Amino acid sequence: MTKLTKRVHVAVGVILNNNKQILLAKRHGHLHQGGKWEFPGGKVESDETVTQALIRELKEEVNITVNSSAPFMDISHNYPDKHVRLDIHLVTDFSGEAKGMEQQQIEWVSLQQLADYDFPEANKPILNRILAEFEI
Ligand SMILES: Nc1nc2c([nH]c(=O)n2[C@H]2C[C@H](O)[C@@H](COP(=O)(O)OP(=O)(O)OP(=O)(O)O)O2)c(=O)[nH]1
Ligand SMILES: [Mg+2]
Repeated sequence: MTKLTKRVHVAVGVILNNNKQILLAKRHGHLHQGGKWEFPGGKVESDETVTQALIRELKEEVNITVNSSAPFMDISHNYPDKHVRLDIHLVTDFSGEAKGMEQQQIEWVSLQQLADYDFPEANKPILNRILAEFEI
């Protein structure tokens, strides 16, 4: 019997504030990659663009209103149980105070501290790129 692996297209925001901190959220334990820290975001629905999904998800998850965003990285990663395409966007122009709208833990983390957090495997290249791009 053939088993079709679940595939998801995810809009992901690397939200950078004026203090050079990045917003992280902790995934709830019962979710895929639960307990790990992530950049906020979620699945792109069939009727929306990646930008629309990014705006919707960041508002829903962390109360951030995106004013503009720029493509940062596009990563496809195969977990044993799920294939993800992470469409990562850099968000420096936003408003609103970050809040964990789904009772998840959130933190503004300095570039120096970023490497101390436990991220999903797919995030390794994102981390490297952030550290290279914003030099620390
Ligand atoms: N938002 C986000 N998702 C990530 C990151 N890294 C990473 O591997 N992912 C994966 C975890 C999930 O499989 C998927 C995100 O989709 P989601 O937030 O809508 O996932 P979910 O767990 O609610 O999924 P589901 O059960 O509803 O299918 O992408 C990241 O940095 N941010
Ligand atoms: Mg999500």
